[in-house]
Amino acid sequence: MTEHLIPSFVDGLPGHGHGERFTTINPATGAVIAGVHDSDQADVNAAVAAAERGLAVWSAMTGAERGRILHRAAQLLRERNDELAAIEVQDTGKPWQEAQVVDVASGADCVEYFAGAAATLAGAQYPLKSAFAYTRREPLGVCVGIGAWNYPIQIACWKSAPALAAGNAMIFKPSELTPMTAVKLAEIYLEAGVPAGVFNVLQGRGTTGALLAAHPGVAKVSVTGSVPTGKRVMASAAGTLKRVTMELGGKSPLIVFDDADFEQAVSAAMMANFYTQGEICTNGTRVFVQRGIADRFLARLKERALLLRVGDPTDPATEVGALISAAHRDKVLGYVASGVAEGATLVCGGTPVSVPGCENGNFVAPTIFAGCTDGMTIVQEEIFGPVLALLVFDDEAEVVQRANATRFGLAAGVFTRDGARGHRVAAKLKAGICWINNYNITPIEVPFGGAGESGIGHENSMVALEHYTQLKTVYVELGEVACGYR
Ligand SMILES: NC(=O)C1=CN([C@@H]2O[C@H](COP(=O)(O)OP(=O)(O)OC[C@H]3O[C@@H](n4cnc5c(N)ncnc54)[C@H](O)[C@@H]3O)[C@@H](O)[C@H]2O)C=CC1
Ligand SMILES: O=Cc1ccc(S(=O)(=O)O)cc1
Repeated sequence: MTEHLIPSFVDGLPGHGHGERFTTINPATGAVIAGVHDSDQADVNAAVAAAERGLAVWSAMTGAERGRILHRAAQLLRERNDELAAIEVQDTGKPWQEAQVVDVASGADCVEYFAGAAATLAGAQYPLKSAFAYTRREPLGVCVGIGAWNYPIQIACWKSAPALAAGNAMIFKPSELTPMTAVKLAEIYLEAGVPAGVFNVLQGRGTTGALLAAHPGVAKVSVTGSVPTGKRVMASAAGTLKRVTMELGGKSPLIVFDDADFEQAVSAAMMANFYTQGEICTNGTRVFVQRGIADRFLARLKERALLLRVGDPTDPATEVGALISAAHRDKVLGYVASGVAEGATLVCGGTPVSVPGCENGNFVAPTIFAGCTDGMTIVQEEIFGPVLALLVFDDEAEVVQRANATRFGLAAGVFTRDGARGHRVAAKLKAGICWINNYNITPIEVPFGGAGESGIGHENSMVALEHYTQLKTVYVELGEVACGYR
């Protein structure tokens, strides 16, 4: 029997890498989905060469021409929503009820947004004495995108759409744990009219990512991943002074003051910890609740967490799916054990769940810890699973200081009916994005990126488009060269 392989996609054609073979596994069943090959140095060189050829054609088009093609790609993504969402469920273990409405749709929103933005790229003009100057916003060249496994197609779109809109070519390396939908995106771009070589997918593990980040033909690397990976990528990229965008980890605070809309704040804490099994970088995993409402808040949180349906991700009723891998499940359960050992109170969850029909899946019950203190490992480290740590605070100055006591700085949330306090606290929090009276809302129009060790640069919005261009200044003399020499 011919083995099923998830291919790379270079120069408009599928084909597999020449490095080691590994497998991709369905997190909900433990079944092998397909084989995948690492891409080696020769594969990386070939992809860079293809991207350079694609770049020559693509960057010569006007923004409006590129935008028209990208609009078609967004439309194709929407038409294929359910097919792509089903692949994403199989690859990530996330619930169908999420994938069907978020993953592909948010990717399409992004492609559509940058399709519209492509024609708006422009420089500025500077009148001078007997001269003028103008700037051109030019593409960077061949850009590399490296993805994480939690939102595979969304991440591929968040990186490729602004890159392509600005006239760059891209080589995208999806996470080795979720290799499937990036190839579908490559097919869609091609079908929409993006020339061969402009968007390429190279499969592989971290070694392939490292080869891409170090390649001298690459102008920029944008990575979504953990902080240690981000640091390694920056070190590789420094060799040829590549631009970098880093979307990294977090341990974000969600602060609930006693005047907040109580039920809304509980809903936000649920969404900020249990959506996508807790595998979201911006999650508000440190839930600070003001003392006066803390007991009631915890009771309601527990009541609602116990109602969550953990189950087969393909079942439309399932609200909490499987963690990405057995190793990750064990890591999450290890954090639960450390929380207990360090004296936190396990309020609910914290155990593996056996799901009928998915007995080999990596399910963990939604977990709430109370009685947490700031120094505990579960309060300091990113767990990336369904584990909420509840912390009690007394006043505003104290909670701001405690919320900021982390080397991360990705996101934060504030719940209060006092508008002035909401803005005051948001201004003081170390975070790239801060939500007042909501959480984890990421419209394509607004910049998304982290502070501190959570990242460098931004995705989404017009800011991302600028990150994929470089300014060239052109000075135009209208008079004579002032030359005092004989
Ligand atoms: N800020 C953001 O937007 C997001 C951040 N994340 C973060 O990602 C992490 C979870 O995702 P993972 O895939 O486990 O992260 P990871 O850091 O293990 O891997 C991310 C990607 O980097 C690649 N990679 C690994 N080593 C590399 C190297 N030396 N050079 C180049 N590429 C390399 C991997 O193959 C993968 O494609 C969490 O820390 C999470 O917070 C996840 C989603 C969004
Ligand atoms: O991991 C980062 C991340 C993932 C998803 C979303 S959203 O659900 O599309 O808003 C935001 C950030």
